[in-house]
Amino acid sequence: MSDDPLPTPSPNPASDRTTARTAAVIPAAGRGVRLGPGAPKALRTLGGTPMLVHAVRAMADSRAVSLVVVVAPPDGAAEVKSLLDTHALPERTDVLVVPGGESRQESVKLGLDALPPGYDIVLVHDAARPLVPVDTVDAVIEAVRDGAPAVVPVLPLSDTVKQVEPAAAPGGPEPVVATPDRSLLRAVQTPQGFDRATLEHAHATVTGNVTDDAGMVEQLGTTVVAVPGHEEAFKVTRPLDLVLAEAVLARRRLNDGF
Ligand SMILES: Nc1ccn([C@@H]2O[C@H](COP(=O)(O)OP(=O)(O)OP(=O)(O)O)[C@@H](O)[C@H]2O)c(=O)n1
Ligand SMILES: C[C@](O)(CO)[C@H](O)COP(=O)(O)O
Repeated sequence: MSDDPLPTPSPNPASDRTTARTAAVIPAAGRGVRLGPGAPKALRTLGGTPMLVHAVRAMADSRAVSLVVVVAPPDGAAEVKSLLDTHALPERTDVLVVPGGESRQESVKLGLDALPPGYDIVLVHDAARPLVPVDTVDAVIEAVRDGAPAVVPVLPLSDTVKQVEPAAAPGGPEPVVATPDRSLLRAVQTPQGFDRATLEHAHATVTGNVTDDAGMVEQLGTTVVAVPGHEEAFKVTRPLDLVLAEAVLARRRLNDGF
């Protein structure tokens, strides 16, 4: 963490948050290196539709979300804007597109900087989690409205987890040093939901590589709470995840009758 030049703000009172407007920031500027060569990950298709469009619709499906800020690949904001213009979204949802940065953290910060006043609850949602169900989005918003300054959707782990030390040589065996109690561990998803002042303060203050936004808020000593996530909110990271995502989407379309 850097020297803190700014006082930690008090989160907006929970009473004000019951009626607060909600915006979603979608970091979509990643390359998708682990997915393999091709277009930037957010622009690759799922059921014929770009992953990013699925993610924007997933946020817009929540009646509470009235603005979505998409953080596009740094040189791709114009392309992303015209892509979104050609896909139907609910009329009640405004969409802004801004160019992203070198890291996820930087991209989220650029999205936050573009947020107009008047949105006091902010969701941050990976474009790479295109299939999050609306009930999960609403549960996160509800928990922020109920007074939590930061909320993460989580799942219990299904594998036993080992803590290791680095291998003596690259690719060599890694000594196991501990087996943490898995009943107290959770895998963290998005959307993560925040009182806006809390999230902006974290992004203005915390430096170093933090892999999620709630982790930055934790570093300020602010309480983060977990609510149940959903197995369909998984992140498309590696090629097998794309296979799973196509299957989930096909099942949904079958269930919806088209
Ligand atoms: N400079 C970056 C890096 C990541 N992201 C976004 O952060 C989310 C989660 O990141 P991840 O799944 O790790 O995506 P990539 O960084 O694209 O993946 P990889 O590490 O495999 O390249 C994605 O929606 C991604 O587009 C971003 O907006 N800006
Ligand atoms: C934010 C996140 O999706 C929560 O699980 C995750 O930390 C992103 O990490 P990545 O390394 O950028 O995939």
